[in-house]
Amino acid sequence: METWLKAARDQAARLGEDIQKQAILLADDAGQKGKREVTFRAGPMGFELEGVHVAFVEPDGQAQQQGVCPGDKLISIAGYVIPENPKEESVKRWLDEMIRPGRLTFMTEAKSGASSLPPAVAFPKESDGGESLGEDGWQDSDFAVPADMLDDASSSRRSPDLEPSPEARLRAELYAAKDEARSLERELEDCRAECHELRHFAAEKADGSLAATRSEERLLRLNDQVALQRKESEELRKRNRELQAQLETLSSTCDELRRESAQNEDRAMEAMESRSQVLEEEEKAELLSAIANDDVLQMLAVLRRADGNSLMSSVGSALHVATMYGSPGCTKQLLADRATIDCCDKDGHTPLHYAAVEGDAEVVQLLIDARADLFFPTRDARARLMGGGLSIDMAGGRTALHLAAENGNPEAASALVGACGALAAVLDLDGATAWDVALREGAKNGGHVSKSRLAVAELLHPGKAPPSCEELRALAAHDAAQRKRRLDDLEAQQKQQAALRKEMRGLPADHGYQSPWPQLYTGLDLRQYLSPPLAAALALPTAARAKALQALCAEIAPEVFALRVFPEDEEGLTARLLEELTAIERWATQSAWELSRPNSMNRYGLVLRDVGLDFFLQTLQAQCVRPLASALWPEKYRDLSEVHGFTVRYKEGEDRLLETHVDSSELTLNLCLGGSFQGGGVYFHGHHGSSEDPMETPHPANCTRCLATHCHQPGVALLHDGRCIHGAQPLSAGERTNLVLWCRAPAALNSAAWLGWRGGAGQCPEW
Ligand SMILES: O=C(O)CCC(=O)C(=O)O
Ligand SMILES: [Fe+2]
Repeated sequence: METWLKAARDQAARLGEDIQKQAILLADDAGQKGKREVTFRAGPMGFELEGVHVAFVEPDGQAQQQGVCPGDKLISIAGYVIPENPKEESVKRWLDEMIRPGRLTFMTEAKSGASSLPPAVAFPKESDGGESLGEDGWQDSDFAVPADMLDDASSSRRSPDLEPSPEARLRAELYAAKDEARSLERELEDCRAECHELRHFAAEKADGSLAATRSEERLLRLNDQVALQRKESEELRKRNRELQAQLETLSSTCDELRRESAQNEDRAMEAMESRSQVLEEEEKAELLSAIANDDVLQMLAVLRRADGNSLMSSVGSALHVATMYGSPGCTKQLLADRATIDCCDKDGHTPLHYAAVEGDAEVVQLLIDARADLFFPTRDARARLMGGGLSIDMAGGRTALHLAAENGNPEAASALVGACGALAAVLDLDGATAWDVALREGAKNGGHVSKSRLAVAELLHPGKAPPSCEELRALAAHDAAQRKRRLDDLEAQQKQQAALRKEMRGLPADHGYQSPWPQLYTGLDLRQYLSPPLAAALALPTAARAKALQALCAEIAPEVFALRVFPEDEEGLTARLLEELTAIERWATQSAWELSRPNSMNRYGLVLRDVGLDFFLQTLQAQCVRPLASALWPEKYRDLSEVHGFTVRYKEGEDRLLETHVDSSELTLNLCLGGSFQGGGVYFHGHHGSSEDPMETPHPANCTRCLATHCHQPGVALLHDGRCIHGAQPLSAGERTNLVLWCRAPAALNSAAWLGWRGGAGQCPEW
């Protein structure tokens, strides 16, 4: 069978070759009879088919250039005959698949029909399915025969007596297989492309999901890290808080230690100062006692240990003391030791002046012999006693002779005129000679001129009759009035100069002082520090305000009120103000900045204006004192614009008490700033009107005149009429600082006139 098949195949192959040759010959022959072969290069062919007929020829396309015309019939593609009625897509596909350059065979329609020749080979017919297949699996129409073998192509393409040759069959089989292979290849290609796309897509997906997984993992890791860091930062924060708390404790301990050390330093300084003061005081007392007893050896012993002049600086030199005590032995020794003869003490007195006052003729003579200046004049001076309440004016321009006459010392006067007779004619600043002074001074207190003064007068002008006592008194009063005018002018001038000097000097802040609380000097809203009930009452409209303020004040004695102004608060205004004052005082000591004393009675504390606290002072006066004054005394104080603000401090070693007095004010606000203390209450006797109250000094422990005593508390103030008689009891322990505002109308009476007006002696501090 195989041999048969092989033989059949071989025969078929030979037959096929023959047919092919024959077909080519026939085709060539047919070409000359209306067939046309056109070769197409790559690119558009330039025609469109409808079925197998050319429907449209593109102008200038390949087809037109080669003479293809609409209506031409395509009969073969690359030498393969197109079967009858092929599917249009198949023809198109065959055309597409033709390898270029490729040959197409067209038949001009006019020449088509019977004359058309079959091409050398035929395409297999496009099959619609298997139903029309013949026995051998091929349809008859699958095969074409060369056209010249047919009489009429339209009648049948297949000659009835021509069986499809085995060669044609094989060829057809081959082409069918090729065709299928091609379509399979295309499918494969499509599959491959799809596969590629899918793979790509899958890769992308995989990449995406990998990236997503990685991001997720990273996210988780980051979350873990964040949680860890959060935990760590929470711990750090906690630790930080702990450290902060520790730091705060440490810094407050530090502050306390610093405060303590500053206090200790202050205390140590004070102790040293007071120790050296004690030593000085002891030496001074020893020197004074030696000179008073005219104990020359003892005096020399002390002077060998210490500088006598500096010891005696408060009273003058050692020679001043020796002449004051009338000690000839010591005077002689000091003169022999070349003591300065004409030196002045703080009041402008020389040793000769004192000798003349004391009247020791021997001492006066020693000084005359030592060539003391006999013409050295005194100067106008005002001595203030009793806290400034009492003043004594002393005439300037007086020589030692005037002083000997004034004090009725005939021996001293005799020694002086004996030394220089011209002294008798010298006039003092009142225009009085020593003779005038001897008589007028003697008469001025209402009594008779003493014998000793008369003796001096007689010595100076023998036989000259003195004027009557009344005349002398009038002359003395005239002298005193002149002197007072001179001294008032001098005092006013000195005050003015002192104020100017202060102004020119500037404030501590101009000299490097840095306040811990600068707003205190510039822009403090006082209301936010006031005790809430007071702040609320002050905020009310005028009519309601007076009542509310009255309700907050306790009248502890007539015209003496107590009220809480600031809360008792460690961070509050009073405590901070106290801190500020301490800082200023410390700075002043370190910078040798002179702080003036608050008034002529209190020695410790400071004047607010001097340190730049004017603003605070005015605010307190305007926002607190004025509304309170008009609520408590609606008619009394119309003008309180002149204000003296100062602080006073009491403690052991400084001022411990304040003697009974009236203030140099019409209205006083006395606010306790703080400190820790015992005792030191303020007592009130009653109003200035009672002239029977002698302002007994010292204030008796069991005083029957006291109407009330106020115990100070930080933040609580007293508001009282300045002319109420009052004083501060001794502090028994600790330290107390108060802020005092003296308010009065401008040019109100000065303190002496104050006292004069209440008709008696007593104390009144000056400012
Ligand atoms: O509180 C003080 O120490 C001074 C009392 C006083 O003199 C006053 O209130 O005017
Ligand atoms: Fe007072």
